[in-house]
Amino acid sequence: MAVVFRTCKSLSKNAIFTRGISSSLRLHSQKPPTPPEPLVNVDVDDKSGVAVVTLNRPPVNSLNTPLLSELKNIIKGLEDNKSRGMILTSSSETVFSAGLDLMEMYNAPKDKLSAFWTTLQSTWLALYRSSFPTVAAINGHAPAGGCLLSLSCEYRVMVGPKFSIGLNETQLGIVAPPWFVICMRDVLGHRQTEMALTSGRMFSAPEALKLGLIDAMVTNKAEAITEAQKFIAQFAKIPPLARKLTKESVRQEGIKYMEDNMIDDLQMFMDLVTQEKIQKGIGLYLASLKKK
Ligand SMILES: CCCCC/C=C\C/C=C\CC/C=C/CC(=O)SCCNC(=O)CCNC(=O)[C@H](O)C(C)(C)COP(=O)(O)OP(=O)(O)OC[C@H]1O[C@@H](n2cnc3c(N)ncnc32)[C@H](O)[C@@H]1OP(=O)(O)O
Repeated sequence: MAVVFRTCKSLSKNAIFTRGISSSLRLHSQKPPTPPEPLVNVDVDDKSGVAVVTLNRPPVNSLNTPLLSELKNIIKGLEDNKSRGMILTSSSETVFSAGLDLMEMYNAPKDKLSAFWTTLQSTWLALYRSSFPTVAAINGHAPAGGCLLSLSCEYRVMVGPKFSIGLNETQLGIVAPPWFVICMRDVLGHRQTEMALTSGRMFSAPEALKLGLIDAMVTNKAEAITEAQKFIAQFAKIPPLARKLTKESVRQEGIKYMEDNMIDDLQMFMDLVTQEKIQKGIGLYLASLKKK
């Protein structure tokens, strides 16, 4: 496996000022500080051209603006490099992604809230319409936004039986936007989507497999990656342009919705999430998570 590009910026300073006993400023040279871990890692297999993209924001890969931005840049980089496929997974052993970072939506200034949502929209669109085959190797819990990322891929392999997946927004008192609904309907059909979304139900991996919310269940991450590679290998002989145009055609409802409604969708989000009772609900939910 070769690392093609990293999205972290290395720190250039290799000296710091410290205040001594006499309060004078002295310069001490020291080793360059270790650069921060990237929020998303990408490794491309030289032979197959398939990228493993790993969400890496401990403890639960909650999706904040910087992570989403890195993910979007990576997807764009893969597009530019005519990638043969992408496997999305997590560096955590128990959580694929806890969904949107609730801290981004709680008591946030309007400009930050708006930047967060528009970054989510564009990252989702880049993933959903990507020209290359995409597989989610779901190696942990995948509630809400974690489920959305999985549904936006073409194939889902999940480690089971103990992890769960679903769009649980209604349980939090929030509403899954229309493009979340389209993603689930793409996979489950109208009836099952209505049942799942109105109840905000989370499904265990075996339940998700039975329903068709995931395509395969395996027992560990290595197996999930192998299954994902097998899925992508099927396309080796399919002309990439024909595949890309067909995928766009099948997914045109979601693509068109986002292209035509970005601003209205942002407005709906801002109107809903800034309501006092929604803010109160998010605050209580966050407190309950921290109390666990
Ligand atoms: C028709 C008109 C429609 C209009 C609609 C328009 C707009 C819609 C408006 C809004 C829609 C917004 C959509 C939101 C989708 C989302 O993704 S919301 C996020 C939902 N996520 C969840 O419910 C998951 C919550 N987390 C968990 O269940 C668990 O954490 C876990 C994932 C199962 C993992 O459990 P584990 O025991 O391993 O970890 P902890 O629970 O102890 O968590 C560790 C640490 O992390 C914090 N945390 C967890 N999840 C989040 C999160 N999503 N955001 C921020 N922080 C999170 C947790 O609080 C702990 O913190 P610590 O105690 O400080 O360490």
